[in-house]
Amino acid sequence: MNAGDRIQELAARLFELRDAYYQGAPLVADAEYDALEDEFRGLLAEHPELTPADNPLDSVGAPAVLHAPVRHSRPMLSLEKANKPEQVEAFFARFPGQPVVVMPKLDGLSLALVYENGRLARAVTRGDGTTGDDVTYLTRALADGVPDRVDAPGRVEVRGECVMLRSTFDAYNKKNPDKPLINPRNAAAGTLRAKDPKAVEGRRMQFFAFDLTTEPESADSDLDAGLRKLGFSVAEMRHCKAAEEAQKVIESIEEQRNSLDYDLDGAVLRLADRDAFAAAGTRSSSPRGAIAYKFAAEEKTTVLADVVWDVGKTGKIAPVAWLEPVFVGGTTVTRATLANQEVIRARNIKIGDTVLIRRAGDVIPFVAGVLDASKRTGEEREIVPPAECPSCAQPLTEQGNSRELFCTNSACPAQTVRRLIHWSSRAAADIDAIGQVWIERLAETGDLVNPSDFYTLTKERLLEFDRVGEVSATRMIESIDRSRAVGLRRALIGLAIPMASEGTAARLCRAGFGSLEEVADAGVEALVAVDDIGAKVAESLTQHLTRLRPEIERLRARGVNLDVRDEDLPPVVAAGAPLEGKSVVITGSISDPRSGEKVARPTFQRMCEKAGATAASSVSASTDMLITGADVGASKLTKAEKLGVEVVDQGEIWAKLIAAGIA
Ligand SMILES: NC(=O)c1ccc[n+]([C@@H]2O[C@H](COP(=O)([O-])OP(=O)(O)OC[C@H]3O[C@@H](n4cnc5c(N)ncnc54)[C@H](O)[C@@H]3O)[C@@H](O)[C@H]2O)c1
Ligand SMILES: [Zn+2]
Repeated sequence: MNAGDRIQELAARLFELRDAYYQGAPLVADAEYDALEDEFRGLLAEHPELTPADNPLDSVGAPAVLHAPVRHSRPMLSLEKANKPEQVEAFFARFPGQPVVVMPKLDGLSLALVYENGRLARAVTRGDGTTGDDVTYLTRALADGVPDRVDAPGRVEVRGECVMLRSTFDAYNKKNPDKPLINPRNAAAGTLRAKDPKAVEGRRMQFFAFDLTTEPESADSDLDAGLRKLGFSVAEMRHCKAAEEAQKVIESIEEQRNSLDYDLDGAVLRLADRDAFAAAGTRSSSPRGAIAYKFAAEEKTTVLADVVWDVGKTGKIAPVAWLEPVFVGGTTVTRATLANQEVIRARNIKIGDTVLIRRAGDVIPFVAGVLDASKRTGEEREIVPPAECPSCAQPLTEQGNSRELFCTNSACPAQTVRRLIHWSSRAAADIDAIGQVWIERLAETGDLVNPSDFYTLTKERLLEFDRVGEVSATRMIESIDRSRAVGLRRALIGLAIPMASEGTAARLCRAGFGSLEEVADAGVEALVAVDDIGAKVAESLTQHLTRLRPEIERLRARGVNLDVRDEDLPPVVAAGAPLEGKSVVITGSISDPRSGEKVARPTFQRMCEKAGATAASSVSASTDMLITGADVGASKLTKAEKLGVEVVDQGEIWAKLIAAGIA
């Protein structure tokens, strides 16, 4: 195909994809759209004379359709994209001496909030950049971070991104398995532009501001300060004077990406001074005073090759998607979860479909749905849940609204292996010298059925197996021996009691239970009395520990420690302990000044707790001090500074811990 034809073809396709996307029903993942746009841009650069009269790159968004259209006071534009450090340098070079703010590029719905004489007059979507939809009603009803009043005269326009937080999105989908949202961005767009307010009830949104204009002009020309003064939430803006510094901030934003509660698809660089930004002017579809640095995609499409039903340690039979390998969220993904049969039904997923894979945050890759059902060829197959357990062929039971499938045969071989693997895992007994494959073999031969069977294995028995020599047999036995010290908390985790989490185990220890037997004997009433342990968890604990009684006795008889360990108890704090009553946050990498050796964060935290501190994971207004190790992330420091939290180097704390005999 010649360049001219390809350009025509791409232009048409880009218009089609954009239309669908801005209607809230994308046909492809963003990464695929971006690839087409890049190709198009590349071709136009080579053949500027072939630029079509109707150029998709000249337009922004898509026409407003649903509500009363509102014309913007000045266009709401797109952003020029960058993905190389040279482009960041070029940006700084264009504006010598100008301070730049670097901030996350949130992935939601762009909104303009107009205030007249201090009152919110309307909220408008970007639309096609010139005219947007009036979404004031739903914005007022659903968006947090949109004050009704601001303390400023005249006309104030605040632009920003309205997002659905990941936590809200997950909770919503859990609660509504029959009408799942595909991703937080679509959720945000679909919610505020909904025709029927009833249909979107309870979908909370969060607004983060990134742009401000005031008439008459306000004294504050710094964007960040101006927005905060008016009471808006702002995704953290870092002021940078040079490209190198900005590049570091971009990297730190990308690193933080997994731990944030919102989706972001890049970082935005923008002139920090509002007047300078305005003076820089605009191109056809983007301002000159800002660029967007794009990160790797967290969503991609690929083909669902097959679905395999996997038996878990609690007997739950869950559908696992086998995928054509796809690079998403920084790794190649070949497997993803499909949750349960209700989710499959609600998302109308079939084998052979091109599906959207989402790998965002710390969650396991997930099949979010089918974007473009018109791609179907008719060869696709229904996903049929198994009628019996794929491992033991026993009939299954269905539980709950999402109709999860369970094999209730406690002798089920697949469950047995999963439970053994779980017992040996790091969070539980940590039998690190025996890998999965060995556990499977030993389960097949009947040597291992229950966790307690690990403790009857002998070196002689292991040596009877092919490919086990003296050295590895000794290592395996030593590893098993060490795991006898497991203790109450980790034994509880290792027994894989349905609904009981790692947190449950920790809470029981801290609440004063001294042994696994004590927990088993406590009864539901005593268990629900523990903070944060609900009735369902208490019932599950009681029921399963009663069932496991003989196993608990065997573990004891074989020398396994099931008593609470000192490290799982609340620390005993002496009066006058050096950090008494302090709320601390620990950041950076910690090492013992005496040996120079690295110390694990939890170990150091434990010492601080013994010294009377309570530790939190993030800096807030109630934090007393931020204890910093080496290589501290800039974001925590800025936050501490802003909140007036004392920043203390680890050296100072070590000195106190050593003096108090704690370290
Ligand atoms: N999947 C598809 O079919 C499809 C189609 C079209 C577009 N898209 C996606 O949409 C995006 C392109 O849209 P675009 O070029 O109109 O704009 P953009 O969304 O990439 O960039 C501009 C927008 O960024 C947002 N933004 C977030 N944080 C910001 C901040 N701190 N400062 C300034 N703006 C901020 C604003 O809403 C602004 O409108 C791409 O991610 C593209 O992949 C996808
Ligand atoms: Zn089974």
